Amino acid sequence: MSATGPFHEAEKGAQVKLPFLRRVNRRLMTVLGLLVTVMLFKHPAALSGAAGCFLFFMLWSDISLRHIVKRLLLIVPFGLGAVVFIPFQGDGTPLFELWRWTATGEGVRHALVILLKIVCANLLITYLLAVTPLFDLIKGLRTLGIPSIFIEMTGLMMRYFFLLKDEAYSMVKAQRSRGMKMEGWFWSKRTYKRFGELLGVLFLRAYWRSQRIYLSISARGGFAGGTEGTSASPPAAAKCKVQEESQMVIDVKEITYRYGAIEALRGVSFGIEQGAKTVLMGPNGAGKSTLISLLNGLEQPAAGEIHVLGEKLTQESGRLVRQRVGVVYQDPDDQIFSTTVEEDVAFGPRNLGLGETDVAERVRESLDSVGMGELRGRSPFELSYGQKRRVAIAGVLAMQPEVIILDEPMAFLDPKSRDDLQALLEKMHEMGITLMIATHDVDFAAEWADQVLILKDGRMLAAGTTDLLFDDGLLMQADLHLPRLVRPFRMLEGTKEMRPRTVRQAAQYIWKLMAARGTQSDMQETERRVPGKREGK
Ligand SMILES: Nc1ncnc2c1ncn2[C@@H]1O[C@H](COP(=O)(O)OP(=O)(O)OP(=O)(O)O)[C@@H](O)[C@H]1O
Repeated sequence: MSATGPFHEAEKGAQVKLPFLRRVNRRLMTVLGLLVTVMLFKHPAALSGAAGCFLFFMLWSDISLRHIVKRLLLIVPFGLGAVVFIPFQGDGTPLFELWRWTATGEGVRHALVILLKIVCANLLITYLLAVTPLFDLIKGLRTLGIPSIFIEMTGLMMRYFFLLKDEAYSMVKAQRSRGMKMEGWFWSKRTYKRFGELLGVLFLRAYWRSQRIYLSISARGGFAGGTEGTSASPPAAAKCKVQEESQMVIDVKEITYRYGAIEALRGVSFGIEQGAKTVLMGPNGAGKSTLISLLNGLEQPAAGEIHVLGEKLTQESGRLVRQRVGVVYQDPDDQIFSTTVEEDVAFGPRNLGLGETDVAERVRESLDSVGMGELRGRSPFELSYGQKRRVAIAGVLAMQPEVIILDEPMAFLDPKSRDDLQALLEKMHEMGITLMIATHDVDFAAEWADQVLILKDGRMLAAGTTDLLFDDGLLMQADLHLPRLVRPFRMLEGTKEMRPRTVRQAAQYIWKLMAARGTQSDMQETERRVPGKREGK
C-alpha cells in the first residue's frame, strides 16, 4: 500500500468514462454550483435524494462503489464525531434519553442534515477528483479567480486526509505484526492506550509528510509557485551570473542551523563546481538531510550564507532557485502526487508555462531517459518502489534543472535497479547536470564521485577528492568504512597504496600483481632449474 499522493483519486476503481462536461472550468463550476445548492438544502429527504442522485451518477460514470465507499469512510467518521452531541443540545420534542441527557427530534434532524451535507460534498469532490487531473484542477480553480491561498488550503486538507488514511493503514499493520490485538469491538485497556498514542503519532507523521509533498508541489511550480507567464526557462541573467562570476554553482559559507536547542549544522562551508559529481556523507544524524533542505531553500540558515547558481538563497529567491535545483527525496511517495505517471512528469513543465507540444516532448524525453516510457499511462501509486523513484527523477529531469540533489537514491533498490540508477546518474552528468548525492554507500561514492563532503555532528569533517575515502583515520572518525574493493589490497604486503575505485581497476591491479609474481617465480624457477646460471656458468 503506497498511495500517498494528495489527489490520487484515479487509483484503481476510479477509472471513469469521459467526464460529463469535457471543459474543466465548466465541470468545476457545475460541481461548485451543486455544492452551494446542496449546502442550502435544509430537509433530510431532499439531501438524501441529492446524495442518491450523485451516487447514481458516479456509478453510471464507472467509478466503482468500493472507491466511493472508501472515500466516504475517510470523512464520514470525522463528520459523525462532529455531530454526535448535536441531538442533545437545545430545546425541542424529547426523542430518547441517554444517561441523563435527552436527545430531541429537532436535534437529531439537525445532526442528520449536517451529516448528509458532508456526504453530498464528499461525493461531489470524489467525482471531481476522479475525472480531473491535478494540474487541470489547480489551473481551473486559478482561472475561476479562486485565491491561491484557498487552493493551497483545500489541497492541503485533502492531502492530509489521504495521508492520514495511508499512514494509519501502515501503522496498524506494523502494530498488528508486533502482537497488538484489535479484533472485535471491545479491546483491552492496553490496546486503547496504545491506540491513543498511535493517533498522536499518526497526526504528526501525516503532518510532516504532507508538508514534504506540499514543498515538492511548489518546487515544481504548483500552487502559487508557478512561473506561468514569467519565463519558461531559468532566468538568463541568473544563468550568466554563474558563468561570469565563478564556476561555483553552490557556495556555502559558514552556515548554522538549529532545530530548537539542537544544532544540526555548525559553521558549514564548502563549494561545488559546475558539472561536479559530489557525494555528501556522514553517519546518521550528521546533518545531511538538513543541509539538503537548506540548499533547496526550504529552510533558512540561522547564520551564514548560501549562494546557488550565483543567487543568494533567501525566502524570496528560494522559489525560483528550486525550479533550477531539483531535489529527489529519499521517499518517492513524498514527490509523486498526480494520477498517472505522464501527468506527474508533465506537472512541472506545464507550470513553467510551456505549450502542450513542448510539455509532451519533455515528458517523453524524461521518461525515456529513466526507462519508464512504457509505463507512462499507469498510476504511479501502483508501481514498485524503484519504479516510483524513477518517476520522481523523471519529474525533476523534466524541469531541466542545472543541479540535481538526490537524498539516498540507492536506498531500498535491488542490485539491478542500483546499476540502472548509476548508469542514469552518468547520463545526467553527461547532460551537464551538476549532481550531489547524500549517501552512506562508500563503495558507490568511491566509484562514482569526484568530490566528497563528510559531515559529522553538524560540522564539515572533511571536503576533498575521493582520496578521503581511503584515509583510515578519517573514515573511523566519520563512522564510515573502507570501500570493499580496497580491503584485500590492505591485507597483502606491498599493495597498500593500491586504491581501486572500480571493479575494472581492481582487476587491473590483480593482473599486475599476478604478472609481477609470475616474473618473480619465473626467475626463481629458472634459478632452481639452472643453478649455475647466477655464477655465470
Ligand atoms: N524536525 C526535527 N526536529 C528536531 N531535530 C531534528 C529534526 N530533524 C533532524 N533533527 C536533528 O538534526 C540532526 C541532523 O539530522 P539530519 O536528519 O539532517 O541528519 P542526516 O545526516 O540526514 O541523518 P540520516 O543519515 O539518519 O538521514 C540530528 O541530530 C537530528 O536529530
